[in-house]
Amino acid sequence: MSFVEIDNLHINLGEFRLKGVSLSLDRGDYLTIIGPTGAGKTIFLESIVGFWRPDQGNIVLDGRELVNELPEKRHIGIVYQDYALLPHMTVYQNIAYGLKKHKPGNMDDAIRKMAGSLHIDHLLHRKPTTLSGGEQQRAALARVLIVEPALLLMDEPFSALDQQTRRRARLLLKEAIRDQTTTVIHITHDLDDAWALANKLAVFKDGRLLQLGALHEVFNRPNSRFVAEFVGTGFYRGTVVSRKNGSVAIDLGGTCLQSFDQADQGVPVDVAIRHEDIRVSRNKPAHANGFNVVKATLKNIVPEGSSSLLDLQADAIAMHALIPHRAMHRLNLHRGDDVYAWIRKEHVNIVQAG
Ligand SMILES: Nc1ncnc2c1ncn2[C@@H]1O[C@H](COP(=O)(O)OP(=O)(O)OP(=O)(O)O)[C@@H](O)[C@H]1O
Repeated sequence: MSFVEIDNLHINLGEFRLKGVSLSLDRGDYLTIIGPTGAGKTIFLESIVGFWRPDQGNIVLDGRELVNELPEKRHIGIVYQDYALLPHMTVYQNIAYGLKKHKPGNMDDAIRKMAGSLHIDHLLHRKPTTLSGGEQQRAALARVLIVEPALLLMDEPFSALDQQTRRRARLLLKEAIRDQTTTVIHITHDLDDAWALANKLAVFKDGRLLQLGALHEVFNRPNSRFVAEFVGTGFYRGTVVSRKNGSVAIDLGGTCLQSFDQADQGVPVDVAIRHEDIRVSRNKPAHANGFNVVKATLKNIVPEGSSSLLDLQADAIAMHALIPHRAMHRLNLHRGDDVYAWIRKEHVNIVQAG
């Protein structure tokens, strides 16, 4: 049995329902949950803590059934976006507050060690209202981590922090949980949280879990167009037209791509390609072994962080390529240019056949 087993969880809140969510996690797994607003991510997390009683289904943690257990007996820590520190207590007292209930005795060493690992040891005498957002979030993390929860739940813990503070908070969190083999479920709207912290990713929509898998699996092989669009992966419908030498040729509306994945000739398939796995050049390459090379027109350029998203039209299909600004600058691309898109055969993933 897995460390966390959630089976067919149903919760009916009238206007919103969680519909048969099942998942299992191993000890030490770090799961990030993503999904559009109102998908039920928070309700799901709160049902594990014990705020909502399921109408149906089971939650088992380390072999213990939780559904009938009081929230305070579940040994689960939760960290929110708004920190939830006790304002009349110092940081030290806030951290001690959680620990007192779990491990009475000499707590001072443990508090100072945890504060040190999250770089808030110089703030222990301060009240939460005098701290920056990043400092408050680290204090909130310390308060929860110090009791070494069997399961750590986090609901958008970094969303109020600026990019740089967020990066630092991620690193410190990673460091702080390394020794504890903490199992984590972390809701986020920032895919960088998933890349930096998680080994697993789940996508929720309308009260349902659409996909759960290893991080690279969900990004590279989304199981639906919705998941693909949510994680920034291209999703194309095609038909297998031939098979030879261990690869298949797939016709995507006039554009033919080869893949090392297998499917029968004549079968309709969905194909997933990560936007960053499409390279772009101005000239047709002389040697393109192992690559699919597709002639396309550049329809639009959308700057996105440190990259640009290129809308490419190749015959009947619209593709997206994510190109770092450095490469964009070198290529000197403009809307309307004719370009070549290169895609390695191993980056053409058949995700569904039939
Ligand atoms: N107590 C409640 N009674 C009825 N409906 C509720 C209750 N609490 C939340 N909801 C509804 O349940 C739905 C799911 O809410 P939830 O907070 O889980 O979404 P979410 O996926 O976490 O969204 P976000 O990304 O915006 O935080 C929403 O439509 C919300 O309005």
